[in-house]
Order: sequence, then structure tokens, then C-alpha cells
Amino acid sequence: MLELDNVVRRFGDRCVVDHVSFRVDEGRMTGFVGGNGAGKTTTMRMIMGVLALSGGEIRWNGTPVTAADRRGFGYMPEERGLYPKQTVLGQLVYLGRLRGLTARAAERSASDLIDRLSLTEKRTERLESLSLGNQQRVQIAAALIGEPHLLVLDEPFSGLDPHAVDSMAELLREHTDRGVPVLFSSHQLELVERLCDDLVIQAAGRTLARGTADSLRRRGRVRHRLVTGGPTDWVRGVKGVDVITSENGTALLELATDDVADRLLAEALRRGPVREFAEIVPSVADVFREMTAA
Ligand SMILES: Nc1ncnc2c1ncn2[C@@H]1O[C@H](COP(=O)(O)OP(=O)(O)OP(=O)(O)O)[C@@H](O)[C@H]1O
Repeated sequence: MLELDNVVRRFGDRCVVDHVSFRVDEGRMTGFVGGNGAGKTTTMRMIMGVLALSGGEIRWNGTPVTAADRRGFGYMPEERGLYPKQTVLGQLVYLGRLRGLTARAAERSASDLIDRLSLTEKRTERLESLSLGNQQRVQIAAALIGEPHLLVLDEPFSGLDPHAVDSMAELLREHTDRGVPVLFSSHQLELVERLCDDLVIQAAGRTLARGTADSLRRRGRVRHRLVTGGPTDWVRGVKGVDVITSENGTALLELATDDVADRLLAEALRRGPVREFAEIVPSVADVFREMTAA
């Protein structure tokens, strides 16, 4: 388990990571989300020891993380940095060897990842000759080779086509199924909602919220949609109803209390047919927008 305990990073007198605490538990896929400049990359760099902490502590399985622990972590940095002149296979085998695999195991593991990420035909090509999306796939393989104990991935899904997103998601899920904790940052909130067990929402260096997607959705404002056979303007007169929109027989509403729903529905039925009356639970993207707009 990876634990961040009041982690701080300052650049001069600017505090860009401000007492951040969260955990990435065994076998959990944890999404790290936040607007541009929220401090995600800086936090990941501190986890990997690329940047020093200005305060706080990072622990791996209960004790302060060491350089030896970090050699067992798979990392996909923001500044992608592989060797442009090396071949795809050569590069991955080299990284596998650095992570302690035998030549044979490194070759097997590299070939497996190359196939899984649909790079089979590119295996002997130099990295610089690949498209950006394919270079990104090699970066993913580079983070995954050598059976890492933890994965720290900075925007691993950016620039991938939908097939590559699916392959990547499947590979990550296999890691969590084996108990590996996975932390990844992303701006693709629908994807994060679909894939993640836990989320950490970051804004301006601080953690605004963390928890399961469900627990975060419950923090958002629940709305109701009413669809009738006729106009819905009358809803504006119902006590406890806040009308977000009302047009063409469809109204989007926020209700002050649960009993308002009963009264509203009774009134709608009295006026004519009701085609739909449904509770709309917000998505993680809605909650994120609400939280970060404040
Ligand atoms: N080496 C540095 N020196 C000074 N300021 C820095 C340095 N690295 C990062 N920062 C600042 O720290 C803040 C957080 O940056 P960071 O890259 O961690 O954000 P992020 O959440 O990853 O953003 P994005 O989603 O845009 O990648 C930014 O304001 C950035 O300008």
C-alpha cells in the first residue's frame, strides 16, 4: 500500500502541493484528477523520488519509501523519455533487464506486452519512426515490464485510440487483480469513472475529495427529470422546487426534500400524462465540475 501523509512541495515561496494525504490500496485502481496545474505531476514525481518533498512523508507498506522500493515501481512520466534510436523490442528488453529480469524473461515479457498492445509489426522499428500513439503504447509497456509492485502513471491514456484504451485498461485491471496498487492521472473523467475503484480530486495543490466513485457521486446534487405530455411551466409554482430548465415538456429540477417529489408527481399526474419522472444521480464529471467551480 502506498500512503501519502501531509506531503508538501514548494517551489520558492509557491506551495504547489499543499499537505496532500491519500492512499493507494492493494488491488485498487486509483484515479488522480484535477485541473491543469493542480499538482498531480509534482505529486507523482515525489512518489517516484524524482523530486524531493518539502514536507510530509510517503510510505510504502507502512515504512518510508526507499530507493530500493522505487526500483520495483513502474512509472510512466509526463516527459515520456525513451530512447528514440532504439527498437521497440530492444528498449523494452533493456528496461526489463534493469528491473532485474533475466535476458530470457525480459524478452518473453517484452514480446508479450508488444503483442498485447498491438505493436507486433513494429517490434523491430525504432521508436522515433512510430506514430505518437504507438510511442505512447511503448511507454505503457515500459512502465509495465518487470512485474512492478506499484504503478504510477501520468496521463497514460492521453493520445490513445479507443482500442488502445481498452487494451491498456485490461492490462491495468490484470495488475490490480494480482494485488498491485495503481495510481494514474487523467483528464478523461468518464474513463476515470468507468475504470477506477477510488478517486482523488485535486485542485490548486490541495485534495478536495477522495473516495470511491459512488461516495463522490453521492456528494453531488441529485436532480430530477420530469417529462410530461404538455407544458411543464407550472412546476415553477411548486414549493420546494428549483427549476434548472423547463422546455418542450421536459423539466430538470432540484427538489428541496424527498416529500416534494411525491407532491410534484401527484400534481403532474393530475394535469395529464407523465412520460418520465426520474432521479438523476450526478456523474463523477458533474461532481468534479461542481467542486472545482467553487
Ligand atoms: N520545477 C518547477 N518549478 C517551478 N514551478 C513548478 C515546477 N514544476 C511544476 N511547477 C508548478 O507547479 C504547479 C503544479 O504543476 P503540475 O505539473 O504538478 O500540475 P498537474 O496537476 O500535473 O497539471 P496538468 O494537468 O496541467 O499536467 C504548476 O503551477 C507548475 O507551474
